[in-house]
Amino acid sequence: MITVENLTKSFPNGGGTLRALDGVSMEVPAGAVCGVVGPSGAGKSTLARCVALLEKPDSGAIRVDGTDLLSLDGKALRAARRQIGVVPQGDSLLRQRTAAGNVALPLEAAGVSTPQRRARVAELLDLVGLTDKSSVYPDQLSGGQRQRIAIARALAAEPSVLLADEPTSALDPTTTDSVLTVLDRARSELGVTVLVVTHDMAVVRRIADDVAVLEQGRVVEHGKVLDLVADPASRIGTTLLPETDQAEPLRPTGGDHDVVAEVVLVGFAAVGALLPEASSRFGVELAILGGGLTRLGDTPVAKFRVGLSGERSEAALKWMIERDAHVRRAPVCVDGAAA
Ligand SMILES: Nc1ncnc2c1ncn2[C@@H]1O[C@H](COP(=O)(O)OP(=O)(O)OP(=O)(O)O)[C@@H](O)[C@H]1O
Repeated sequence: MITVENLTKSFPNGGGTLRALDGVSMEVPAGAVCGVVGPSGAGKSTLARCVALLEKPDSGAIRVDGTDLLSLDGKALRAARRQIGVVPQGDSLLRQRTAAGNVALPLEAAGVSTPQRRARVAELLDLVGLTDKSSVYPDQLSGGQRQRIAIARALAAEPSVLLADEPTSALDPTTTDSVLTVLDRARSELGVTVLVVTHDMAVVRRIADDVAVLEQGRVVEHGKVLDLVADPASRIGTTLLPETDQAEPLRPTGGDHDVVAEVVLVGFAAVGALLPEASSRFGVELAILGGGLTRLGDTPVAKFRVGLSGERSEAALKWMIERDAHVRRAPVCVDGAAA
């Protein structure tokens, strides 16, 4: 588990200072993947570098599995550093070493014996699906393969936390997928807590349990992805959901419909069954006016704009809400028109 409390970090900037982190607090539960997103210059890399102990914050606290990293020095600090695997931004492999040689580096530094080292490198190459590239040099690997080797190297010393800074930048979607599969495997098979800095919402969509949005050195949204998509006020939630369309504002009624609403459904049962069940149970006609389906990690999620027609439309909507559908209605003025 990673806990960051009220972290600040400034850099000299011209004559003055630039606050790269301005009171950042967030938490990543053990074994979760958290995506850190936000515009360029928001402080994402600075946050990751502080957690990786590559940058010293001005104030605040960083705890990994309960240990306060900023209070450590000497041997304890070196031990804490081993708990944190880092996949740096860009190409970071040593070109004169093979794929296996790169993965072995942290094990050599830790003085691990040759037989143990070989066994561990073989396991890691299996984990990232590159056993057949063990003797190949970085120049002969594709960008995605190099990134997977960098992930294997970061995992070599069995860290409890993995930090990856833009691990998929400049990769095509298929290659991105192979890198994300490996990060997901690190969490599911090794139980590693993963913090991924990214511009790419596909990363959040595919592997993030949690997300933190940084803007100008502050956390403006933070939480579980599946909670944020259910919250109409969440900008990141809205970005991750299908668009229900339309320049058209949401109105309480519209066209032939007695009720118009936007409905967010999370999970197999809700996505597959809730709308047809509501329609048949309450004898209402239910028209899909916009929206669609997506998948967040392994969870199907839908957002639809629906029109309900029939006397029991309100009852059908209430029944859906009771079954955890997240429903947004247009505000209604006293005369019944949209506000
Ligand atoms: N070593 C440094 N010296 C001076 N300024 C820095 C340093 N590192 C970062 N900054 C500044 O701090 C701010 C935050 O930078 P940071 O790299 O953390 O943002 P980011 O969100 O990761 O951006 P990007 O997505 O473009 O990588 C930026 O204005 C950047 O120029």
